[in-house]
Amino acid sequence: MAGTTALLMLENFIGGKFLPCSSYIDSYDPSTGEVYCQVPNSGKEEVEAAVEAARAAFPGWANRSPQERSQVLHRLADLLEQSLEELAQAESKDQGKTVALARAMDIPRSVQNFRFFASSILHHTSECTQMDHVGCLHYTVRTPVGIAGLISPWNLPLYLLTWKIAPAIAAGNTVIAKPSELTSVTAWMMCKLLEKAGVPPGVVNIVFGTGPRVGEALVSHPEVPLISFTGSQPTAERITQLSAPHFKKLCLELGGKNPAIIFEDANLEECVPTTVRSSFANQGEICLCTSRIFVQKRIYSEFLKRFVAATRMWKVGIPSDPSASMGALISKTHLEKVRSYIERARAEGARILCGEGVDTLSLPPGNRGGYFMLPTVITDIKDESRCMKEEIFGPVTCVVPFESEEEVIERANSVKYGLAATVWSSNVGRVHRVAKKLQSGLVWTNCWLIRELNLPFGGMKSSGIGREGAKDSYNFFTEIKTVTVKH
Ligand SMILES: NC(=O)C1=CN([C@@H]2O[C@H](COP(=O)(O)OP(=O)(O)OC[C@H]3O[C@@H](n4cnc5c(N)ncnc54)[C@H](O)[C@@H]3O)[C@@H](O)[C@H]2O)C=CC1
Ligand SMILES: N/C(=C\C=C\C(=O)O)C(=O)O
Repeated sequence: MAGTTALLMLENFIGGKFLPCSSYIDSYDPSTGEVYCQVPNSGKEEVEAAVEAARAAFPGWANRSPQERSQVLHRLADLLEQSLEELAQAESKDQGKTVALARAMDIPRSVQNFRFFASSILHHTSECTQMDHVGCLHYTVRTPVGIAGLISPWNLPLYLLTWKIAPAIAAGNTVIAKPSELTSVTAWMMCKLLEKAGVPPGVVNIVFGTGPRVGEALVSHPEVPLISFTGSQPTAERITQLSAPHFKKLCLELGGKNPAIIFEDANLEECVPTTVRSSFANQGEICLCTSRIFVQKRIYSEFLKRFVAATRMWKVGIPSDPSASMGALISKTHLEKVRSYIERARAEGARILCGEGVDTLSLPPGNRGGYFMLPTVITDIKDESRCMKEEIFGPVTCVVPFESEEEVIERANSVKYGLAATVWSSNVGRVHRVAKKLQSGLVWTNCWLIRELNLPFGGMKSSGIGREGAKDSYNFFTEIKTVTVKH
């Protein structure tokens, strides 16, 4: 329990005002396992109030010029940047990640999301075609859709929430956002900056609470015509079912079972540290993290030796430790789920080379109730194992050998997901050939997580539908109309 320290109490943000809720949910500090915050347990009533506020604000906001909206987004980015340290500390406490990662990645990227869409909204053009033989000119116009429902997960809380809010409001929509009930604090902190940034009341509304209660109320609301969701596949299925009767526009960014393919001509000096990072960054809790590593036979033993040694250097520590590469996992339930995959692999006869059950994790006494585990490398595992098929979403990765290019492409593609792959080779022709054949919305070659926000982001197969990015988010958050003028 939190002892005598007062709990942080969050409130919903609706129509420009912070409003209390009639009930609250406990929120835990993953690094101690103690309750430190109370999150509103919102439901239909709060969604109804948010819809009213968003509806009232829509005409005024939609009628502003892109330049005016852009200025507001820039001001919000500046204010977030001025609060960077405070936000990074809060994100780390709420999510379990290291402060260093929140400071270097989560909060700067949240700032960048607003700056990026503040700029990109100024540069869209529409199509026009002539039909001189019938005296007609055709062109397209785009208009904001209305009230956007935005649902985000717990792994990159402010980063992924702002990746949705920024393009939605830049395009002239008003929004109702629902962050994960596990990580609501930085969204609430951002609400405190909205008025100063010049965001009119009702343009951004945030309702906190659980998926089944407030999430479903939002998804089912007839006046919310589009839903942008990042999270798990089962939740995406539920959202699809609930929104089907209303024919809502959906953008679903889901999980992955991402392969790294390492050919014998890969530069291991770069490949090994990057693959450690791609497997274990943010405790492996990024949908883009590598969880199946295929290594060409000739370099398999060498790679494995170097990879395990580098993984052992990936320090797990309390989130404030500047030398730690990894903090705590999000929750006790999640930690148990991740561990259960390792147990299953062991029972199937796989070998655990380092990490859970092999090495010892030492933590300060105050953090022994936290949700920590060591990064774990598994080998001698079959492609059919659940560890090689299902998204674990934790610091666990499997390493297996392969012989040929054709074989590895088939094996990499043999899962239901298709989000992000990495390919390591110094043969340019092979890199292009393999990238083209992989069933994956994103392919990084000889690198990982270098993001170009202009280009489409999203997955194939069960990794989702739709794409996010400059043009893709603009298209999603607007309706298109074709106008024909007879002259
Ligand atoms: N970006 C990704 O790919 C993510 C994948 N996951 C995967 O999902 C697993 C479970 O994590 P969860 O937190 O349970 O993910 P989740 O998909 O349940 O949660 C994501 C968001 O959806 C909301 N939500 C949940 N049920 C809902 C419903 N019925 N209607 C509307 N909104 C709903 C949650 O409150 C949260 O804001 C993880 O272990 C991981 O494998 C989780 C988070 C992010
Ligand atoms: N969507 C996720 C990560 C996105 C990263 C990016 O846009 O750079 C996720 O982990 O769910």
